[in-house]
Amino acid sequence: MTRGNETSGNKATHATIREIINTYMEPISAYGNLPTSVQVKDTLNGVPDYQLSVDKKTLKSFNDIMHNMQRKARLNDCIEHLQKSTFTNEDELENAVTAFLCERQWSNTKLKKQCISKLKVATKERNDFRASRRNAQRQQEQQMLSSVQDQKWPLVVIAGSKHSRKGRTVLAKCNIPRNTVVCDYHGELLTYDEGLLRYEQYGDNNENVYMFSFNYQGRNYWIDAVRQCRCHPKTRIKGRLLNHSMKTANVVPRIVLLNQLPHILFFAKQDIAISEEILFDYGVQRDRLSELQDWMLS
Ligand SMILES: C[S@@+](CC[C@H](N)C(=O)[O-])C[C@H]1O[C@@H](n2cnc3c(N)ncnc32)[C@H](O)[C@@H]1O
Repeated sequence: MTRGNETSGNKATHATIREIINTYMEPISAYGNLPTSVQVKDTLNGVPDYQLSVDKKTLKSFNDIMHNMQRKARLNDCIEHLQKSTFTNEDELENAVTAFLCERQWSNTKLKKQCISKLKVATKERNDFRASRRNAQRQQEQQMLSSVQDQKWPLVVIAGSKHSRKGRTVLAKCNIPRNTVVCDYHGELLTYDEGLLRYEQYGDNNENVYMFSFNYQGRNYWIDAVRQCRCHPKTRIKGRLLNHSMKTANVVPRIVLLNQLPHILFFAKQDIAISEEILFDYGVQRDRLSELQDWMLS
C-alpha cells in the first residue's frame, strides 16, 4: 500500500478523517475557504501513518466532513451574534437570521434552518428564565407588601424605654442574614410641600425626628411617622424607632415601589447577630454641624 494511492490503502473512516483534518490541516473556521481536493491529497501525502486510499469516495467524505465543520462554526457565529437580540415574533427572528447570513454571504438552507431552530430554543429559554425571574420578583414584592400592610416584622423587637438616654431601641430577635428586609419606615406618605409644613409645625415640640424625607424619581416625599398611623391604631410601629449610627449602621433604607407607591424598606447591610441593635444612618447633613448633637456623629 502506498500513501495517496488511488486504488489501494486503508479505508477512510469518519473518525480517521476528522483526526487528519484536526491534526494536519489549517483549523476549519467560519470564514476561511475549505481546502480543495488537490490540497487534501497533498496533505494526505504528508501524513506519516494513515495510508488512506485517496479515491473519489474518500475525497467526498473529506469534503462533507469539512463542510459540516464549517457549517457548525458558522452556526455558532450566528448564534453568538443574535442570541442577545430580542425578537417579538418568529418572523422577526427568521428575518434577522436571513439578514445575518446574507451579510456574511453564507447562503445555505441547512445552515439557515439550524440557526433559526437553535435561536428559537435559546429565545424560549431566555424568555422562560425572564418570566420566572419576574415571577420571583413579583412574589417577593407581594411578600413585602403584606408585611407592610400587616406590620408584621418578626425578625426585630422593640426594647428599652422612651426615657433612657437613647430612648427605645429596635433589636434583632434572631440572626438576620445580609440583604433581608428588616422592617419599613411606616407612616403617612406626603408630598414635599405637605411634609415641609408638618416638619416645621412638629419642630416646636421636637417631634419632627420621626419624619423621613427622600427623593424618588426626581420628586421629594416625606413619611410622617410622628403619630400612631391610622391604618394600625393598635400596633407598635418598629421602623420609626430605629436609632441612628453613622459608623456602625447595619441596615440601609431603600426605596421600593409597592402598590405603585414608594415605600422605604430597611435591608440588612451585613449579617446581623441576635440582640444587635438595628441602626441606620439618618444622613445628617454636615453643613448643619452647629446644630449637631454628639450622638449624630456616633
Ligand atoms: C426617630 S427617633 C428614634 C427612636 C427613639 N429612640 C425613641 O425612643 O423614640 C430619633 C431620636 O432617637 C434618639 N437617637 C437616635 N439615635 C441615637 C443615638 N445613636 N444616640 C442617642 N440617641 C439617639 C434621638 O433622641 C433622636 O432624636
